[in-house]
This record gives sequence, C-alpha cells and structure tokens, in this order.
Amino acid sequence: MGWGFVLMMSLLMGIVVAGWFWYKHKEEKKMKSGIPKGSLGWPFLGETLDFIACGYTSRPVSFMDKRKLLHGNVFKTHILGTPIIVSTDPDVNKVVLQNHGNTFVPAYPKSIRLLLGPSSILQMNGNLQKRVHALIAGFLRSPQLKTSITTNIENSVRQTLGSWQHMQLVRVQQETKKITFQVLVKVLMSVDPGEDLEFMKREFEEFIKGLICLPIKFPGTRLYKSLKAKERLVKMVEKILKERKLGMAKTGENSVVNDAVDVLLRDISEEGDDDEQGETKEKQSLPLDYMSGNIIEMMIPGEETVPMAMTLAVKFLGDSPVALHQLMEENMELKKQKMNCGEDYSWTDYLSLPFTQNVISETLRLANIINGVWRKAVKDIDIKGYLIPQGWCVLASFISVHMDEENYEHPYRFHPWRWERLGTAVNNNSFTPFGGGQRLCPGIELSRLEISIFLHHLITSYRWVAEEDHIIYFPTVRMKRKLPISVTRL
Ligand code: HEM
Repeated sequence: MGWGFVLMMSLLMGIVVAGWFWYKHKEEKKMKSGIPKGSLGWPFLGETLDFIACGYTSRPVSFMDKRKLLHGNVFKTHILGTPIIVSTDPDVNKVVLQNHGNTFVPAYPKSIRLLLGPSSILQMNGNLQKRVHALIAGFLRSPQLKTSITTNIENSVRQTLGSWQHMQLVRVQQETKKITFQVLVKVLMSVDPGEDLEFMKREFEEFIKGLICLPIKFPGTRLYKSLKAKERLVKMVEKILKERKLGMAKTGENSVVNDAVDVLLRDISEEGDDDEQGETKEKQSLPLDYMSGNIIEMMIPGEETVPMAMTLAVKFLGDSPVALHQLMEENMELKKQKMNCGEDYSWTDYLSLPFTQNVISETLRLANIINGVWRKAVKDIDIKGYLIPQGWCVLASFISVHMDEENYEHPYRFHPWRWERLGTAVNNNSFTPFGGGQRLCPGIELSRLEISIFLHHLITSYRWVAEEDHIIYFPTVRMKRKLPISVTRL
C-alpha cells in the first residue's frame, strides 16, 4: 500500500469528519439553543439517591427546587437509571403534553412497561391510542354513566361508612380503596360484590405491587409474582369478555351500553368502511388481549389514585377546621334540601357544590398523586429555547408547577378558597393533576364524582379525630400509617 493511498484516505476521512462537524454545528445553530444545563451525577447512580431522599421528606419538590436555582426551570439530570430532562415550566409541560405521538411518546420505567404490556393504552401511540382513548372517554364522561353509577357509588360509600361505627380505629387509606375498587369494577365489567370481586381485588393488589420494582423476572422476584397475578386476572377478564360476546351474538347487539366491556366489544374500527375500490373491508374489533389488558389497567385508579385523593382530602380537612366547617355547612344544606323534598341525589347535585369542588381541586394540587409524566423525544425539539434531543427522556413535572410560588401564593398551605378566584379550568397550564393534551385523563369527572359523594356522606354522618401521620411521596404518594382516625357518628 503506497503513501499516496494512505494520504488520500486520510484526506477523505478528514473531509468526512469536517463535514460531520459542520453538519452538527449547523443543526445545533438551527436549534438556536442548547441542551438544558444540569448534572448527570455519579456514574450509573446519577442523582437518584438525592431524588429518593427528597421523596421521603415532606418537600419532595426540593429535588427540583435546588436544581432550578442552579440551572433554570428546565434542567438535565440522571434518575432511576435514565438521563432525563426535567421541566418545571408550565409552558414547556404544555408543549410536552400536547405534542404527543409525533414528537413525544410515553417512556415509563421498565417494570411498568413489562407489567402493562405493549397493548396498554399508556404505551400505545398514534391512531390506536386515539381510538381507544375516544371510546373510553366517551363512555366515562357520558351523563348516562354518571346517572347510573351515582347510586352504586352511594351504596358503596354508605356500606363502608356504616361499618366504621363498630371500628375503634379506621385506616382511611384502606377503607377508601374498598369503595373505589368496587365502583370501578362495576363501571368496567358490571361485576357486583361477591367472590369474583374478592378474587380480583386480591390478585390486583398482588399485580400492582410490582409496578415500581427492580425489573428482574425469575421465580420469587416481585416482578415475577406480579406478572403471575396479571395472568390470573387476564384469564378472568377474558372469560367475562367471551361470555358477554357470546351473549351479544345470541341476543343480537342492543344499543344499551352498561360498562367498559360493552364499549370495547361494540367498537368496530374504521377499517369497516368501504375502501377505494368500493369493496367493504373486513370489520376489525380490538383483539381480546388488548381489551383485557386495558380493562385491567383501568383498575389502577380504583386502587391508587382515587382512594389516595379521598384519603388526602380527609387529612387536609382534619388539619384545616375552617375549611372543614364550610364544607360541612355546604353539604348539610344539600342533605336538608334532599330530605325535605324526599328526592334522590343526582350526580349534578354533588358536582354543583362549589366549595366541595374547590376542596377537591386544592387536594389534587397539594397531593400531586401523579407527580408528572415521563415521555421520550422521537425527534429533536426546541421548546422555549431549550433543546430536547431525539432519544432523551423528559419528565414534565406537575408537582413543581403546583408547588411554585410563581403560580400559587403560599403553595404549601391548604387553601381551597384560592379556587374561587382561579376557577377549575381544565386547560390551565399551571393545574394539571389529570395531565393534558391527547392523553388527558378520561376519568376526571368520574373521580370528582366519587370524591364528592364520599365527602358528602362522610361529613354529614361522622366527626373524626386523626392520629399523627404523614405523607410519603416515593415511590408513590401514600400515608405512612394509612391515616388512622377515630370516628363518632352524628
Ligand atoms: C384522582 C384520580 C386520577 C388522577 C389524579 C389521574 C391522573 C391521570 C393522568 C395524569 C393521566 C395522564 C397520563 C399520561 O399522560 O401519560 C391519566 C391518564 C388516564 N387515566 Fe387517569 N387519573 C385519575 C383517575 C382515573 C379514573 C377514575 C379513570 C377511570 C378508569 C382513569 C383512567 C385513565 C386512563 C384510561 C388514562 C390513559 C389515557 C390515555 O393515555 O389516553 N383515571 N390519569
């Protein structure tokens, strides 16, 4: 090989390398901004230890606050095994929530991905996510569902509260789960209290324990046990789906939709329309495993988010006698009205109590049950001068926005009256307990209805004294002692 050849190859490589640098420089200039500042911490661990330590204090947001001061509202860090860009800026969060699918896709920790599976609505993208979301949201938000489910929620609340009079100490976090799980299973599959419900509750509790755990899968590990529980749940839900499908085939479809199973079974995709040649394509319904997977994951709010919101409302009200008194007056007034006219409550009665709704908004702001959403950028994007490069994960932190003095005066104070001024506008960038954009939680109204009914019956039938307890924020929001209270019946 002659020197000429070596020289030529070096020259060629030089040109390629220079070209690459020139291209990178041009692309970066085009972005006009840089990757957010921040530290990736220790190799492998990153800044995880500080993140977790803050999660065990009363101010989990201090992790974000420290970095905000050093690097600005959007910064990079490395937590839970992932280099990640954290946004504490409501405008950036809005863009992240709204640019779903073409720019950002969900990026949950591995244990969640494995347990929910690829058919989970939380992991779907594009048209399929839109389709399933529209189906579920259309059903959950419909006045028909709210009308029919109100009596079920009332019965479940009355039954649980009724059992409290014989209890020395009530653990609110445990008790509220009984109510919300029962209600959700009814909404999803029309299963009433009994053996099947007990079986599902047991298996579901086993399943959910693994959502945030080490992603190691062999007999004995947490993940393995949770996956096995999911298999048993899938079997049961598929049995319900098959029986219902058979029933529909025998009787012919009727238009009455009673639960989420009905909604999913009746859905036929748009592929059923005529194609370009005018021939009707085969109608496609969602595969059975998609349906069962989605039904199971929609049980999560019945075990986690809604009961936690109820529990924390009890906690915050116990610490705020003035708010408790005003809430009681408003709800007593409604109770008297209903007793005088001898009418049943309707869902609109509960949702139209203004102070009760403000108490719920303030609870959701302060509790931050879902503290943010994780996404991954599928292409480079520049938001407000911050570059988020393709492949990077982004945490749109709701908790930082909810606990920022810029957005809320005295953010750590439980102050339901602030909502008289702010209103509960869903598209307020600074109030996103239910997310936003295409993935905005379809269970907003159902959650508010359940919490309102619970608070109404609790406050008009009991007084309570809470024992010392405190909130833990990692890995999920919960009360250290499940909020023990002693109750006196009115
Ligand atoms: C206080 C109670 C609740 C809170 C705080 C809450 C919060 C959220 C949040 C933040 C998201 C967005 C996740 C993301 O963007 O990745 C979400 C999505 C979702 N929620 Fe809720 N939720 C609650 C109750 C419910 C209830 C009662 C249901 C009813 C089954 C429900 C069903 C769903 C579903 C199906 C999605 C996925 C939507 C999609 O990806 O298209 N949620 N929720």
